[in-house]
Amino acid sequence: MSSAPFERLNLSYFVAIEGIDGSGKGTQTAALHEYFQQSGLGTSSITFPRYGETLIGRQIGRFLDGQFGELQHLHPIPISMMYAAERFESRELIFEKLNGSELLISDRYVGSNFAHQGARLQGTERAEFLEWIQKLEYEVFGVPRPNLVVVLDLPAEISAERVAMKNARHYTEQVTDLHESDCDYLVGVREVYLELCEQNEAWQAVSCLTPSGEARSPEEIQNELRELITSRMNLQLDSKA
Ligand SMILES: Nc1ncnc2c1ncn2[C@@H]1O[C@H](COP(=O)(O)OP(=O)(O)O)[C@@H](O)[C@H]1O
Ligand SMILES: Cc1cn([C@H]2C[C@H](O)[C@@H](COP(=O)(O)OP(=O)(O)O)O2)c(=O)[nH]c1=O
Repeated sequence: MSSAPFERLNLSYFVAIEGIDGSGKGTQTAALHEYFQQSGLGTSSITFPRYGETLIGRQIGRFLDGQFGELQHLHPIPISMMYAAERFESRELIFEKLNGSELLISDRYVGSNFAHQGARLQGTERAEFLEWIQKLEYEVFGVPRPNLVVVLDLPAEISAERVAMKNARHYTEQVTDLHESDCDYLVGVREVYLELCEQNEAWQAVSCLTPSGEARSPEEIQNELRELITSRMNLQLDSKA
């Protein structure tokens, strides 16, 4: 029974791809979408923030461009509310995609608020923040919970090199945005992501490095992600794609 204006009608599977900036989320999401679609599974994807596509996304772009001030002067609560409100603005679209496909892959989702904003608080304040943001997003704003959250795990120093290789972003003319330019902060974000993977069964870390510290190729990581999602969904795919 549900009186919610949006609900999940079928048993679509919802995967969120998380990780610090430059960890490969965009690359892997696009490849997963193509692979599962070609394997015959109705697949959709979405990316957060949606920047120019939403009213709130434009303000997120201004925040990341530094137009609202330095990161240390901005408390994570109002910042996280901007991101949460953007997902609320996108709720109809998220449900449309979930109901219209068998698999939805989101490049960043609520987990980005947990890790990127939670990393700026410590101890009890962080624990209370994590509890608050999950209530705000899943209960008050009513966005759906993912079935699986995959964290692409990469040390912050390597991610900084990869961010520098990214194409120019339309919301900032700077090479790095407000979050990306602070390496110590990204070290903390990575730690929160890894803690969340240890604490939650639905969260799974996938290392972007080999055990000896070499970079794994995008294809190797892609194969691990395909296997992970296929086994979690209990799928028997004809894997010619
Ligand atoms: N496994 C990998 N090894 C080396 N470079 C990679 C790998 N995965 C992605 N990249 C490159 O790193 C940069 C950031 O990747 P991207 O997918 O945009 O990350 P994100 O979406 O997490 O910010 C891009 O230039 C991409 O081509
Ligand atoms: C979606 C989301 C992102 N973020 C942060 C993570 C990133 O540092 C930043 C922007 O996302 P990002 O994926 O880095 O955008 P782009 O690849 O175009 O630079 O916003 C949050 O703090 N909370 C959220 O809910």
